[in-house]
Amino acid sequence: MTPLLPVAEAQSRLLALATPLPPEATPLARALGHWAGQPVTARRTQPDADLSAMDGYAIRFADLPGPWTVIGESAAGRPFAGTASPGEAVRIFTGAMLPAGTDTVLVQEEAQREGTALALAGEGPQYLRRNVRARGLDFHEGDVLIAAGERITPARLALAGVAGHATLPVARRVRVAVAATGDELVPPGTPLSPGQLPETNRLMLMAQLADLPVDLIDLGILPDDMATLTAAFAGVDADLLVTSGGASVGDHDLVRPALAAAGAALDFWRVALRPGKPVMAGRMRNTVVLGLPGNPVSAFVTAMLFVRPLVARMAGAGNPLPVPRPILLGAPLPANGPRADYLRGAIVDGRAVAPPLQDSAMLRTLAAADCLILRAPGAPAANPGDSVEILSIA
Ligand SMILES: Nc1nc2c(c(=O)[nH]1)N[C@H]1C(S)=C(S)[C@@H](COP(=O)(O)OP(=O)(O)OC[C@H]3O[C@@H](n4cnc5c(N)ncnc54)[C@H](O)[C@@H]3O)O[C@H]1N2
Ligand code: MOO
Repeated sequence: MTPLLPVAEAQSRLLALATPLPPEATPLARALGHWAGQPVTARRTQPDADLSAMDGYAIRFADLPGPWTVIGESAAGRPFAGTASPGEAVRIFTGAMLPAGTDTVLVQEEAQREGTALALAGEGPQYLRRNVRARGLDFHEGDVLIAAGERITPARLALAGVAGHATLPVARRVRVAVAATGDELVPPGTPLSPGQLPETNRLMLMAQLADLPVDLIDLGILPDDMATLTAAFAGVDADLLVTSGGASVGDHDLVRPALAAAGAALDFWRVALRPGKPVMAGRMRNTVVLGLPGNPVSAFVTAMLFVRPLVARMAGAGNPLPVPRPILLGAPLPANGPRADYLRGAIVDGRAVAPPLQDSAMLRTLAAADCLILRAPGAPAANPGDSVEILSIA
């Protein structure tokens, strides 16, 4: 049997199987959560003129402490057409263009106005260009605002819009086919015969992908039968096929041979990981295939470590792997064995704590967890106050 692959090596081999989908011009409103496939460059300068940051009066700083004569108004979208001379002020509103001849804004709370007569009624602006947003304060035309491989967030959508874009270069949604395998599995809520079990991995996996740009293809629950599995896998039309169950070494663990019979070439099987050891990955023509273990916690962890990063890479992510963060331990941990361990942990008073019972079939423990606590292969016993790394569970 092949030796177990280290997690990081399995992840890099998996990502190497993916061909990122080509970017397509996609309307801004549909680009959220996708990744930029090309750099996004500003088509305009923002702001494109000096603007007022406050409601008040545009003045010349040199004219302080006034008084002034108000000669007109500049509102957002309706600039003042003239030029202010010494001693003149222009009524101005937030976001309006600073009139020619003015350089500073006096806020209206510090001004007193009678008809066209304006006087200082407070401290007034303390320096030249006070309350002015300079042309180009945010960015200049030609600046790269979003790098290729960066995620499109709500703020980046707005940034692209203000930079003059109506579309963003992002990949289409990744088509992900999902299948559960196992003769014992029936849909949740079905009355159970002895030995049957509600099927939950597809549901959980699809929910784990819900924030990613995917189109899900539900292949349902497949029986542990070579011919059925092979036909189902061979007929898949998707960028990625994810299976759960049947990944191990038992007589009814048929996913590996069925994938091979359907034309898939496996790249790896079995990773030095707990839970999730029997995970497998390969390619079947244009489809990357990922076989997750059936134990629900193993399926969850391998979805975090393999499925999500793979989808993100296909969608153009520059850094698709989850990034652990350091935290202090709140309770001791035993020495780890030869597989990287991802313990289900809670964060209590800002510190990570793992319950001692960590069976990979226990959904209740998983559901109560805030994080996975990473334990490197062979890590020695750890004590409260030691630093460990965690991955947050959303
Ligand atoms: N002799 C060995 N036995 C096992 C090994 C091994 O190395 N040698 N590995 C163990 C490890 S580690 C894991 S993980 C499991 C996973 O194996 P499979 O992928 O073949 O999983 P199944 O046998 O199909 O199922 C395991 C367990 O999970 C339940 N299950 C499966 N699918 C679902 C689903 N969609 N929803 C809910 N529950 C599901 C299934 O009923 C089983 O109880 O193998 C160990 N064995
Ligand atoms: O790797 Mo298995 O996932 O320990 O249960």
